[in-house]
Amino acid sequence: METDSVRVESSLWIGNKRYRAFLSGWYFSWTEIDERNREKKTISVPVSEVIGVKEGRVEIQPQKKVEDTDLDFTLFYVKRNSKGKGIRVPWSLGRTQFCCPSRGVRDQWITQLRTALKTHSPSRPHRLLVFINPFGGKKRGKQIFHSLVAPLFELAGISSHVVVTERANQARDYILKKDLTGFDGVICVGGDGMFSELLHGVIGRTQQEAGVSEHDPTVMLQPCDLHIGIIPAGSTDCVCFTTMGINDPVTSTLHIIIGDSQPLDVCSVHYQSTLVRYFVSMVGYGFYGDVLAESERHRWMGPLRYDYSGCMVYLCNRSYPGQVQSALSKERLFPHFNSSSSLYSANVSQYSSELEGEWVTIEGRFKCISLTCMSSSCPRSPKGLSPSAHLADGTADLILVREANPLGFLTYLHRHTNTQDQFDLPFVEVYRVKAVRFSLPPGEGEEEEEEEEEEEEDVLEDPEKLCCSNIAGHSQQHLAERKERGNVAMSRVKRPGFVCGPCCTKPRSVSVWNCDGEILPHTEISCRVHGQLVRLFARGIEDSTKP
Ligand SMILES: CCCCCCCCCCCCC/C=C/[C@@H](O)[C@H](CO)NC(=O)CCCCCCCCCCCCCCC
Ligand SMILES: Nc1ncnc2c1ncn2[C@@H]1O[C@H](COP(=O)(O)OP(=O)(O)OP(=O)(O)O)[C@@H](O)[C@H]1O
Ligand SMILES: [Ca+2]
Repeated sequence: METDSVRVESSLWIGNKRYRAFLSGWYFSWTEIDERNREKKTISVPVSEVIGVKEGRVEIQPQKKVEDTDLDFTLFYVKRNSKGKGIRVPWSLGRTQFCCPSRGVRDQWITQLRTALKTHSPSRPHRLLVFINPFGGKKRGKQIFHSLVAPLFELAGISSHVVVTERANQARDYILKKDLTGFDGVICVGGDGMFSELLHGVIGRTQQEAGVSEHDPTVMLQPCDLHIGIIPAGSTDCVCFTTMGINDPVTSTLHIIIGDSQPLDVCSVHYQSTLVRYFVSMVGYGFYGDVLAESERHRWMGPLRYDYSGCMVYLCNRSYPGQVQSALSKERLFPHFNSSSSLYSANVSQYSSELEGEWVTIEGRFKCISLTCMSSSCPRSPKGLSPSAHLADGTADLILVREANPLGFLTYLHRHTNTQDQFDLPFVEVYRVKAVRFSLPPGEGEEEEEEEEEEEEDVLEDPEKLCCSNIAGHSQQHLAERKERGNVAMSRVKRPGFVCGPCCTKPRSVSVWNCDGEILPHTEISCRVHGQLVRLFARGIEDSTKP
């Protein structure tokens, strides 16, 4: 075996074929040598993508098997597969067993490869805190972790502390309150709701430690160092799909092991001067709010609840009045600025020193209003709500879908699932923004609504006052459900959040906000993008043309 400070080289065997193996700089490569000493195909693995080097002949899939021989070592690394269900190639665990001419050469290879790994991959995590939601998606979180993720962590020498959650918000509270010394990252095994718990925990903890008030809508939040990883096991897995291009537990695990780091924009939502929530994917009013409110009543359907509720809400064909004010970042995506529109300048001083671009007000009736910090793609919509939105550019895309006929709106929805441009429709406008404020028309304002609270109590006692009371058999059941919900985020939502399905005959003038899959308790909200506030164990979407 030849070694100098930059290159290690020797002959090795894989099965009965001879190879010339090199470790040089960032790559470990092996080239087949035929009987006439001619070089044939070379395989190269970047050291940064090596998962582990083990003595002997080792297998970990489908079951762990170790044959401890003197001359062999097994290399595990990232392998790009040829096809998968996402918009990029999935990763799997590659494995090659090398046979050396002597035990000394074998031990040298193992030492050199492990040293290279330490030198060239300094940002890999060593200890992780893992939260599993046993009830997310198809309820396979625990199985996914133990069968697919844990064996890879063990192979890579990562130790993990696992918490299987017993209640909602347990993961968030754990991160906010417990000692996190020694952890290099937090991982969720679940869907977007579980990710959101980790997001709130990590941001909240970082601001507590930095003494920053999260409620101040003008404050510069402290960027978070603790990385978040997502093992997809939910219904939509939108954050995972958008940041990885696929929702595949093994691909996610391999990105975590090699310590990839992807910064992510986060948007804060405020009601007056109180922080309501953060989101990374979408806050949506109108259609997406109504779909979520309806789907909460059908949780038992699992992931299918969104399709069922989507159809129901589509059939209701609602639109809502509202006023959107926004600080634009000089970029209107569609249609372009020179076309006619109902924009007028508004004099808004708040944030204006920090946010360049003018504040404008847009009024109208909308089928839906969505604000998305990232493209928000998911298996249902592989290019997402706003295909060109960036993960970490400090802006969000504001999509306004004005009142349209049912066929027009169906065309808009359907274009999320194909290659046609969903923005190239006369009732759709898109702006790239840094902050947004939403208000209801005069007379519908939230403060006025608060004054009506007593009146609302009366309505709960008197079914005749409900919009669906004219339909026999519905009102009592709906009333009971509303009362039962108690004080979940829904309690403040009352009129708007209560979607009765297509049985409703009266149009309602207020919808609810869907904030990364949670219903917000307020309607008149303001949102602000915080560029690159958190970091994920991810690397954006890899070019699938270069497997
Ligand atoms: C004709 C086919 C139309 C298909 C239209 C597909 C549009 C899909 C757009 C997906 C946008 C995903 C946005 C991401 C949101 C996540 O942060 C959030 C948290 O997980 N998920 C949801 O709120 C969950 C919300 C999920 C919303 C799903 C909406 C499904 C609509 C189905 C409408 C069918 C109408 C058919 C009429 C006959
Ligand atoms: N042990 C638990 N019991 C009840 N709820 C839980 C528990 N652990 C977590 N949760 C909550 O369950 C909600 C949904 O979970 P999760 O996001 O994992 O799955 P999902 O809703 O199926 O997927 P998606 O969010 O992708 O649609 C989260 O908001 C989370 O707060
Ligand atoms: Ca962005």
